[in-house]
Amino acid sequence: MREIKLKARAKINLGLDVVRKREDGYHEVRMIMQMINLYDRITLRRSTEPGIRVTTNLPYLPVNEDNLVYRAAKLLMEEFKVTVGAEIELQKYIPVAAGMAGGSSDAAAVMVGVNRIFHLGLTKKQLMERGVKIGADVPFCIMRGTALAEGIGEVLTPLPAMPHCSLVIAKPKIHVSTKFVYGNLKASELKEHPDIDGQVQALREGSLEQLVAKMGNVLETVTVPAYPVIDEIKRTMLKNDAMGAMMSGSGPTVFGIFEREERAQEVCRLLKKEGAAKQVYLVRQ
Ligand SMILES: C[C@@](CO)(OP(=O)(O)O)[C@H](O)COP(=O)(O)OP(=O)(O)OC[C@H]1O[C@@H](n2ccc(N)nc2=O)[C@H](O)[C@@H]1O
Ligand SMILES: Nc1ncnc2c1ncn2[C@@H]1O[C@H](COP(=O)(O)OP(=O)(O)O)[C@@H](O)[C@H]1O
Repeated sequence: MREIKLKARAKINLGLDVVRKREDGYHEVRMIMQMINLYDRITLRRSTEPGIRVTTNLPYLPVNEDNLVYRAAKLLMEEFKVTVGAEIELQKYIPVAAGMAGGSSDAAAVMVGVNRIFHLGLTKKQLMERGVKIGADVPFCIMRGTALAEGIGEVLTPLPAMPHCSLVIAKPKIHVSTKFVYGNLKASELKEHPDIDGQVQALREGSLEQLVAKMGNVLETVTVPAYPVIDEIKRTMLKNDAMGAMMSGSGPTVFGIFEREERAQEVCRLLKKEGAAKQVYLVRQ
């Protein structure tokens, strides 16, 4: 096999709580992670010329070691002393710096691909153990599906998928750095915490109503005051029949959950017309 085509899917956080700040600066979290059907496309090729070469359709993304796909390939190729080369063609569709784990998912897909194309023989669990060195969300992106994520995001318990619904994904014209958001979070002063255990139960019972009723993201306390446009998008969704609307991860992407696809389509049209969101997608779950 000389070439593999991979899909790297985005995630949303249906619930995100921070338990405490650790000594090393990282935060202990409890999150409900849901992979969604919005993806980047990656083509991975073996090449006789040694080294890693990255190309991408987004001119502002790095193609050197600063790109997570480069780091993912390097991590495995160095450990297993792969002497031939790898070419990585990355087509981005997932909004960048958006709270949707785009870079982490690209890295996860490349790890899976490198393992296959160079016959490294690593299990999923072994890939996940290595993935956390690239980013806290990478193990989940290797596992995929739906999960409770604890620790710094790498301790995963698989859960049933969220019940069928339509999702509107809306990313405003701003980029938000995860480091900035965690860096400005006052973890010990949080007044409200989302009911993550309640969401786990709702998923196990297959109740979309209960899942939505218990949604909450403590990182909104940092990102929303800094970027009021997030609240604007949430309000537009809620005024137009969204069962719930929340920021994903560190933001600024907002997702809205709709029972009826026609309403979700109308909200997409409205958000595009109003201009608050730059990238708007309708995703069926
Ligand atoms: C907030 C979340 C929610 O899923 O996602 P995004 O908004 O980035 O998509 C994650 O916790 C983000 O995970 P990820 O983006 O992989 O984080 P990393 O690259 O490992 O870390 C980026 C920076 O975020 C902070 N960080 C990250 C994870 C964590 N549990 N505690 C932290 O404090 C650290 O300051 C770190 O330097
Ligand atoms: N493959 C990649 N896709 C997107 N961003 C990347 C990638 N590799 C490195 N980056 C850098 O990582 C930053 C965060 O990207 P991203 O993973 O999209 O954010 P988030 O974790 O909020 O979902 C970007 O600003 C970008 O410069």
